[in-house]
Amino acid sequence: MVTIINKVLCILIYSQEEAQKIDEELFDEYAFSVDQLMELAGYSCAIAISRCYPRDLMTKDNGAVLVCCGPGNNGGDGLVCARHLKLFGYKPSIFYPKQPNKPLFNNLRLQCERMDMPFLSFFPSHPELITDSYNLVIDALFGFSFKGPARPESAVILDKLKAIQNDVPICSIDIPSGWDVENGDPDGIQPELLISLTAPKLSAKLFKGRYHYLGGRFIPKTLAQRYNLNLPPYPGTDCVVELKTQVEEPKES
Ligand SMILES: NC(=O)C1=CN([C@@H]2O[C@H](COP(=O)(O)OP(=O)(O)OC[C@H]3O[C@@H](n4cnc5c(N)ncnc54)[C@H](O)[C@@H]3O)[C@@H](O)[C@H]2O)[C@H](O)CC1
Ligand SMILES: [K+]
Repeated sequence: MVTIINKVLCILIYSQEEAQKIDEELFDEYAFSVDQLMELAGYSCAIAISRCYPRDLMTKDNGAVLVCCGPGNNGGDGLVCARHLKLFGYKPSIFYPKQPNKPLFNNLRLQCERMDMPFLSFFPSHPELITDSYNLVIDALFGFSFKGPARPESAVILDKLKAIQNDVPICSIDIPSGWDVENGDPDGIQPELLISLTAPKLSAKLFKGRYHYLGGRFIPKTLAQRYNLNLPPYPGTDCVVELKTQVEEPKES
């Protein structure tokens, strides 16, 4: 385990296995359903994005943003986030190449379709098609269950994101996609905003972007205590908190 110093307190950050265990416990012991937590996770991402990239300051095409969604729950967070961004006045388009045929994901997709969000059939072929059209790219391709290396069809998309990241900010949900959950990837995508959900994962110590937020304010106190999740206080009723991070090297324990 490693600590992140958040000015006033240390936040423990977690291995892939620990993150998955907390996730399982939320479902099995605390009786949450995936869609409940996904709604809160995706909503908190939309809030963090609107804080960092206010709609009113966006210059391209009525607040156009591209949301890239993967096949797992990270992709589901992306669809929820897109829906809330739309309600906040942004103009999301969605790239969702691998859609699981499950009621949860079918419903999330349908909600977005009914709210007039276009789904792209192909990832834009030229970088300019992204940089000219979108103010922001939201990366909801992979989260804490990713095991590298990326399979070829995903590697192509990640390479395309890397090609535009200096021209359009990337915002990653939970983990920069393609990064090893614990060891990161110095050659991988480098988002400008990272929204860690529940608690930062080990690779967050390698995040060099501009903004790091914690979201997903749904952890019961007893669970936080059992895992020693020394979560920072969320201000008031906010569902996100910005982490001003300095990172400490792993300690022997
Ligand atoms: N407790 C919480 O914090 C919550 C977090 N949520 C979000 O859920 C993801 C984790 O979701 P999960 O479904 O377990 O997995 P992923 O989305 O990370 O991806 C699985 C998906 O990816 C494919 N895959 C894995 N490795 C590769 C690879 N090398 N190449 C290509 N494809 C790969 C795999 O086959 C699966 O299809 C967490 O990060 C949060 O964002 C929940 O929303 C709620 C609670
Ligand atoms: K991601």
